[in-house]
Amino acid sequence: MSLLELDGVKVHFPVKKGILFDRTVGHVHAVDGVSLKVEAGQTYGLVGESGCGKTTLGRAVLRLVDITEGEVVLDGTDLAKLPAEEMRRFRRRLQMVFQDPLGSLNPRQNIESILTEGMLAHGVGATQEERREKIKAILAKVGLPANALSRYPHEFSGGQRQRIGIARALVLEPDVIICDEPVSALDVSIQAQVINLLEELQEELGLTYVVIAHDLAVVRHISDMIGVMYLGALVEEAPSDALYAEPRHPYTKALMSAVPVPDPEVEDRRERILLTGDLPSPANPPAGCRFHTRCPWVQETRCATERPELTDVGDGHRVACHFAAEIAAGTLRRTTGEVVPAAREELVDAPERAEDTGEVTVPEQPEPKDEVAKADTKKTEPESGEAEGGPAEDGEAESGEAEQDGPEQDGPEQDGPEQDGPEQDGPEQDGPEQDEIKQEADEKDEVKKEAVEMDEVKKEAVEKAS
Ligand SMILES: Nc1ncnc2c1ncn2[C@@H]1O[C@H](COP(=O)(O)OP(=O)(O)OP(=O)(O)O)[C@@H](O)[C@H]1O
Repeated sequence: MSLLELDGVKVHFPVKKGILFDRTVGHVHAVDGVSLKVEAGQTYGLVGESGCGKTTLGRAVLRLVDITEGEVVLDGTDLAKLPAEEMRRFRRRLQMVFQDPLGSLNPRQNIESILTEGMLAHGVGATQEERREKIKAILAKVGLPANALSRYPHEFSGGQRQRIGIARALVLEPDVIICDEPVSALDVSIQAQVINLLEELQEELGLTYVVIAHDLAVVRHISDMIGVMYLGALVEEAPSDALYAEPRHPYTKALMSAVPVPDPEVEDRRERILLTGDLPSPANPPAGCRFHTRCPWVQETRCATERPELTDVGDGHRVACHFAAEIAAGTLRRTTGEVVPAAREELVDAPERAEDTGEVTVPEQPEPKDEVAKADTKKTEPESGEAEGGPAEDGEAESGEAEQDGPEQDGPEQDGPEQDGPEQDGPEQDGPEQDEIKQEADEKDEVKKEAVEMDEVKKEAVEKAS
């Protein structure tokens, strides 16, 4: 028998309406018939998109929410039917590590007080001294100094606070720890440390974990068995490696297709299955297969009318899909959804990036135009073509546009960052056309000067006459 067994667990939250009479007008089917087994000393990873019921299922195991239907059997005892008082005693054996380490620690209590609270409630440790020694030993195990005892949660970093959360669970010597998104609130650099710590503690203390996460990489790393949830139910369950090697349910396939692969060759071939539509409301879940409204392989028969059972397809791999075998064999065509190369976004971005790297010589164009405008002269040939930013300006371009548009312009000399430098505005770039423009401008200046001088001469003459 497994250490923890869930059988047909349902958690339906009533939807109430009205102020005086509080009528129940419906139910949110947050968890809708989950059966799974967690073996002692192993880790069960629970994944699925936000709102699929992962947290509610974890809380149901601890009886932090009422279980509508089903059994939660810990070591042979059905917790779902235990009277509240007895359940309190069992709760020591089931602990939870929460996603938000700061929010789950009382800011007004120091660490010793936080860790002692649970020990007192469950009668762990005969004296304060004994409890303090135990806490110190656990703090050392989770990598915190003994002087942490007198400090407060805000004095610690996010990763350290999560270690305190883990210590709080450990001091009660639980059999099973439910870790609800244990690293998703932490910096990426800290996440691996906390995951490694959980693994070390499991090895040392023989702990059993249920790890709830939306991050497939986190779950894969730490889990022996993985369950994929969709809209309150498991759609697939398999040993970690098998699930990642060959996902069988269309939803799992779509989830996995979104995960980048470190091997560049595989990554180049990777295709992304894009699901259409949002997660349906758990207050009004679709009939038949819950996933059929978004399934790329949805069929006219069965999918919309018949709810598929989680069925063993061999080696402990269970799938809830009427057509899993046909999909795996490749005999069933996709009917909806879109499959795109994972690199498509990059392809779409390519022209922009080409400009950024200077392959398209856009940035160089406005500057000569401005000069032309300032010089107030008629626009010359380069304005209409790429020649403006290219070697056509280097004085040899008078032989014609054909040369200006030639392959030389696309050569590596033009693509380098040198083109963006101030050298381009220097006199070396001025071709004969530019010289003509300058000459004309100079001539105009001369004319203006002469006109001003003439005005002054005239003024003097008028003054003398008067
Ligand atoms: N106390 C409650 N009353 C009514 N509905 C609830 C309650 N708690 C959760 N729900 C609903 O149950 C569904 C499942 O919620 P749950 O938090 O378990 O999902 P989740 O997969 O853990 O998502 P997340 O990763 O965002 O926490 C959601 O639609 C949620 O709105």
